[in-house]
Amino acid sequence: MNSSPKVPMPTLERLATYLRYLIDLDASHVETISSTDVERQTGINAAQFRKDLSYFGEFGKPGVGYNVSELQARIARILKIDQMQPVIVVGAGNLGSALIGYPGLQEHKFHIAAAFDRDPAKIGRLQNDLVVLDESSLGEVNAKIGARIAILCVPANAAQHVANDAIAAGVRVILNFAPIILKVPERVVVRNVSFLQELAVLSYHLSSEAPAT
Ligand SMILES: NC(=O)c1ccc[n+]([C@@H]2O[C@H](COP(=O)([O-])OP(=O)(O)OC[C@H]3O[C@@H](n4cnc5c(N)ncnc54)[C@H](O)[C@@H]3O)[C@@H](O)[C@H]2O)c1
Repeated sequence: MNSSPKVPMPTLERLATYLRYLIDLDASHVETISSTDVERQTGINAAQFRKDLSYFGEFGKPGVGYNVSELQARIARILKIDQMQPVIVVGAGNLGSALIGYPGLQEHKFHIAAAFDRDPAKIGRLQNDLVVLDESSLGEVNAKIGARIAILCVPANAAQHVANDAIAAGVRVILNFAPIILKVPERVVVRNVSFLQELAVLSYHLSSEAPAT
């Protein structure tokens, strides 16, 4: 990824949380905030917030706080979501279709530029202004789009093959919904999303075996 290699992943995850909060504040015309405000609203410790920002230089003014729109713009730049990012979706089934129709992606500057499937019944179908394309054309299509982000919504047994195609087509980061660990070159970053894993962890907290907190 382009961010400095010494920036820990949890810091990047928290930056995305700060950004969501700042976008809401900006929309409510709040001009300045303190790190204590951030702690109150996000639940992330004020010292942690300052440490997360310190990876990227100087922010805020002592005794004044942080200018909301400036901080929002800087974090968006750090996360490379200050301008529209083209994204490709592979697999236009239940999950892929839901993502294609999800307006929140566009609001966060992720533009689904193309969707692919390999099922002849889906190829050529219109979904939310996008015509689903044949997966075999992914390389050719992405040469024009230049997407570096792919969202994989295919079954586990298709995911590695699809990931290989996407990487060969210039994709550098993959959001993978398939329940499989992908093998990718070191330069490629994969984030796995597993609803079932999240539910299993939550379910553990219901069990009588979980220590009381
Ligand atoms: N639906 C959910 O709520 C959910 C939740 C968590 C994880 N997942 C995972 O996400 C993935 C997608 O789930 P889903 O429910 O959308 O499945 P789905 O069967 O509805 O859709 C999968 C799509 O992938 C397409 N596909 C298969 N092989 C392909 C290939 N080689 N190239 C391009 N497209 C191909 C299929 O034609 C189909 O349209 C699965 O791996 C699933 O385990 C789904």
